[in-house]
Amino acid sequence: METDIRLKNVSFAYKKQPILENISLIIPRKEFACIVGPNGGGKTTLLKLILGLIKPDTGQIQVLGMSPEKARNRMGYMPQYAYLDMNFPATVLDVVLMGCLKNNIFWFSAKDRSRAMDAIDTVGMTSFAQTGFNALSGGQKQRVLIARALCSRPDILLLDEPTANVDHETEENLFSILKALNQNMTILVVSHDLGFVSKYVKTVICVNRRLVIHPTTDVDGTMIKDIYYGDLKMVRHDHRCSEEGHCHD
Ligand SMILES: Nc1ncnc2c1ncn2[C@@H]1O[C@H](COP(=O)(O)OP(=O)(O)OP(=O)(O)O)[C@@H](O)[C@H]1O
Repeated sequence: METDIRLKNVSFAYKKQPILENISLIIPRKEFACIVGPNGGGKTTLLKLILGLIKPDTGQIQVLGMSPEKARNRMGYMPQYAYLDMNFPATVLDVVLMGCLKNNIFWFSAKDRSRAMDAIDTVGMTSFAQTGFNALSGGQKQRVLIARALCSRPDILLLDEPTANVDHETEENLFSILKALNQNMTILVVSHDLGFVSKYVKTVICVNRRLVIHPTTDVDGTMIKDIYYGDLKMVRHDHRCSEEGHCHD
């Protein structure tokens, strides 16, 4: 089985504050995994390491067989919605085109525009292409942001809380779009709603400074409680993890 993402003994600290410790992880091609864990557990930090936006203090990361920096243009990233500043007049097409930005140069080819329209179509927003982004509902905005991450036709899609602040029906709709996309790409999604996403994802990655992997069949109320409120060492799991496996004491 081809491996898309490989982390080996990765640790990362902000200043001297340890955030992730000795993380080893293998994500195979066409995986659909959900990263869960408590606030501040290190989920976004893990995505940023995979994207090469920050560098590990120790350990190695490979994405598609190369460094995260080199692989970055083959990854699509949807950051946490709450952190996006969209207070400027931009159409849906403008926002999606930003996903095709190369080296921060605001020039788009006909090919970029056609890819952007394809991405907009994939998320079912074609009739809104010329609508102002700010005029959309929360769920429609999230769909457009997924399209933006898809614009560069990535092999790997990383989404940070793509369904935050949307209702259950919209969430279901967004996850069925992701499920269809998973036919052709590897998807890593951070979500708080583990109970809901477990019916869509194949693997659950629990991050709370350390990391444990579970097949979704293991996901139940006790596990959710343990992840969010308990000590990770209490979580029972059948793990599929690094070549060496992992331990948490
Ligand atoms: N740029 C930064 N400088 C210093 N500390 C940071 C920085 N970014 C994040 N942190 C800290 O790192 C820790 C992990 O943050 P991270 O955003 O990875 O957590 P998370 O699991 O994604 O949390 P949430 O569920 O709240 O989004 C937190 O304690 C946070 O305060």
